[in-house]
Amino acid sequence: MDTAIKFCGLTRPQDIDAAVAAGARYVGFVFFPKSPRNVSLETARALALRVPPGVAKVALTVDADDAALDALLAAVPLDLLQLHGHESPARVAEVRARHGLPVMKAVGIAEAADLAEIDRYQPVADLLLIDAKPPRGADLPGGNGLAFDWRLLAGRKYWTKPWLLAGGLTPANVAEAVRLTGARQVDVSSGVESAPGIKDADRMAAFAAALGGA
Ligand SMILES: O=C(O)c1ccccc1NCC(=O)[C@H](O)[C@H](O)COP(=O)(O)O
Repeated sequence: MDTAIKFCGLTRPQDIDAAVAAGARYVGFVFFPKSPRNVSLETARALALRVPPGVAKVALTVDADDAALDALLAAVPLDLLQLHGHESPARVAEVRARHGLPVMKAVGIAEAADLAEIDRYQPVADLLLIDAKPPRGADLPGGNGLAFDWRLLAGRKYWTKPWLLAGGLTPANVAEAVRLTGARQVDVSSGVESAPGIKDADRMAAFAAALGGA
């Protein structure tokens, strides 16, 4: 079975084209002002309209309130909301019910004890993004190019919700990450960039090729 790819933090039309050419299943737009990948609603709308059917358009937000989500959904055609902050399970359920889109909750992993977070969110999220926990004091809650110990996920086949592996993935390591974790879906941002916020089409193609894709 093919490994599905989410390219996150796309900022330019050519990034969409490169993601689609590489066989992306998802493309992600970051709405977090401190991020080098942050996009305005206007830019995100233009990018989203360029995405062909069959590729899911994901909005990544961090502890966004309902007013911000209302504005986002009014402006940008989207398929999925990714919650990448400290949203509680109750807030995930609320966002899902109020805004009518499937929700992916990011969970940060640094050690075995963190895996319990996955169990907390499974009942309420449609998908889970299992990412590296950001270092203490980091400016960004994700997109830091850091991997966690993938062996923590080895043999864990009991999760009931679809999940994506994220954190420090690159063309050079993604095949090994998939082998160790059994991930069927992966998410990458900085590992396919030439500079923060600037995606590199060759690296995106190499990432897909490393998984046996386009
Ligand atoms: O990418 C960002 O700038 C970002 C900002 C704020 C919250 C989350 C962010 N990224 C989350 C993602 O979905 C990344 O793709 C994921 O953390 C993996 O990033 P990387 O290790 O750079 O591949």
